[in-house]
Formats: sequence, structure tokens, C-alpha cells
Amino acid sequence: MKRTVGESSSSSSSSSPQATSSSSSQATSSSNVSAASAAAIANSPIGSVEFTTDSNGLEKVILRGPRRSSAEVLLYGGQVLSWKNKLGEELLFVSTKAVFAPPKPIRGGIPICFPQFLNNGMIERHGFVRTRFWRIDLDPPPLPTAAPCSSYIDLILDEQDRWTWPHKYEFRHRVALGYEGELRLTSRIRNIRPSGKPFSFTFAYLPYLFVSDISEVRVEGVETLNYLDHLQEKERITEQADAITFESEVDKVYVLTPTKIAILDHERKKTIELRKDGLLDAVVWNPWDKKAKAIEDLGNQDYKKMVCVGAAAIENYITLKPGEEWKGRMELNFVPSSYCSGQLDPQKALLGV
Ligand SMILES: O=P(O)(O)OC[C@H]1O[C@H](O)[C@H](O)[C@@H](O)[C@@H]1O
Repeated sequence: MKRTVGESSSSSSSSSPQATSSSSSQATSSSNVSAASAAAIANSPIGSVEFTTDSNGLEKVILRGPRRSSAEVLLYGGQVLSWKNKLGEELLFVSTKAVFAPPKPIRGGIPICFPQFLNNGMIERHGFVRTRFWRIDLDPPPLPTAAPCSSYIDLILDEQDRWTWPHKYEFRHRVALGYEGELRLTSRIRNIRPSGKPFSFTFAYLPYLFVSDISEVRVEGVETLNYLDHLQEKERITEQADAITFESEVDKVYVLTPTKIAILDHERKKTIELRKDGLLDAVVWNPWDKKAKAIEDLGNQDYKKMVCVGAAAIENYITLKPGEEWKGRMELNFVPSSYCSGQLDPQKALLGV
């Protein structure tokens, strides 16, 4: 079975009318988007959404920013795989040995871990969402708090398979590109069994951020916090470093983190600012050289060019009673290199000052 974001998918490379009519404020007026009109949409002052199908029959969606901006987000089968800023620079990493053969998870972009993180549960590692087939959400309930954006797409996952996970859920996911090129992910999960038991889950966005040289990278905003060290059987440890740097394998889940975290890439003179809501924890991972060699779909040297820092809810399970909905949000923003440390004092960030 192929991975698709459309309810039906063609093997041609034309745009998907169905997807077009459902997914974007900019493209809704057209019932069928030819290559020419897709190009016209891409040039409009507001953003656009384009749909193509690759030679493997996997559907690609490209969210574009406003005219003259090169900001864009590429989704492959529903997973964000590429995010470019307004200068057209790539901010996400994809492994040089990534395998694009569903249901194998793609090593790169932004996989979603749900309803479990790693092997902390009864089902497959990191849960089933990263290997599933999203559909375009034709009728998403409004997202009243959503910030204005230049383009977006709504996806839904609601397959019930009692052997995999015996719960009735709806997972709605919006991917949006802001006017400044920021990438916003909003996930809404609902327990849709009218009378039944609550269910519990953990959740993580796992962005593979592209960096120029991992030894020149610093993560700010989690210093002095507690973390669960996955290299030491999840032992709870208090961070002593002023900022997180990388000199060996790191695999940590920081708990009760502030709403802002910064990833500074000195060599590339770039900072990614991560903002989050509804997700108290943060994953920080780099496999370093030995682990990288052991990971089949990761190139031996790839660890130098990536770091995973993502918003998560791992330490405490989220529980939904029938009818209840949970919402989590992560925004990634590219900020100028003048971004200076000290802005992310955890206390200030927690208090929102
Ligand atoms: O290899 P994967 O299943 O994709 O997991 C990749 C990584 O995900 C998270 O960052 C975990 O904390 C790591 O322990 C894990 O190695």
C-alpha cells in the first residue's frame, strides 16, 4: 500500500483537484489546478499549495510563502520533509540513506511519535503515525487560535485497527507556513468512542534540524532543567551545563521545559527558535559516530549535519475521556544570527515575560 495524503491519488504528476479544493484558503476557488495555474498561484502575493505525485505514486504537497519569498514546506506522504526559509535555505535534514518505501519510516524531516515514544508501550517503536497514510482533512473543525499564515494543509488520520491500538481516535494535523516563513504544526487528538474507556498516550514531534557542524551547535532554554537520560535507562538528572553542546551521543528528554527553546548554529550563523504549546517536554538527540554507523538508514557522517530537538509530552501520559480533545503545537522559526543568548532564561520563558 502506498502512502498518500489524498483520498485518491493519481500516478501522473498533475495537481490533485480533490486536495486542492480541500486544503488551502488560496487554492479553494479552483476545482482543478493545471501546471500553469499552479504556477500562477505560486506567484500570487499570498501563498499557495501545490500537489504532485512522484514516480513511486507518493503524493507530495508544497506549501509556498508569499510572492518573492522562497519560503516553502514540502510534505511527502503527509510527513514534513523539507522547510526552506525566505532565502530558500533548507532548515531540515534528511538522511543520505533515507528509504522512501512505506511503511518504513523516513529518516529525516519531522516524524511524529504517537501514541508512544520509543519502546515505552505495547506497540511499534515511536508508534504507528510515522508510518501511516494521512488523508487530507476535508472538513476540519475551526482552529480559532491559529495565527495568520500564507498557506496551510489539514490532514487526518483515523484508521481503527484494534490489533495495533484498540482505541477510536481522530488525529487532525495542520501544517502551516507563516508570512515570515515560520513552520507551524498543530495536532489535535480526540477520543471519539461515545461511551467507552479513556485512552492515554505520549507524543513527540521529532524534527531533524539541518546544522552545518554539530560540534558548533548549542541548544539554549533547557539549562538547569531535569532530563530523562535515555543513555542511562531514563535516569532523571539535572542539567548542569550552561547550554547544551554536542561532543558525543546525546539522547535526552528534558521535562517541564519552557515554551521557547533555541538551536544556535554558529558556523552557519543561524538560529532556529522553537516555540511550543501543550507539550511540556523536549527531546534532544544526536546519535554521534558509533550509533550513526549502527543505524541502517543513516549515513556514517550524517550525524555531523543534524540534531533532533522537538516538542513532546513524554514524562506524563495525556489521557482523553470519550469526547475529549487534546491539542499540541510546535512552531519553528528562523531568526537572524544576531540572536543572543540570555533571551531564553527558563524562568522568564515559563512565566511568559
Ligand atoms: O531510530 P528511530 O526509531 O527513528 O529513533 C530515533 C531516535 O528518536 C528519539 O530521538 C529517541 O530519543 C532516540 O533514542 C532514537 O534513537
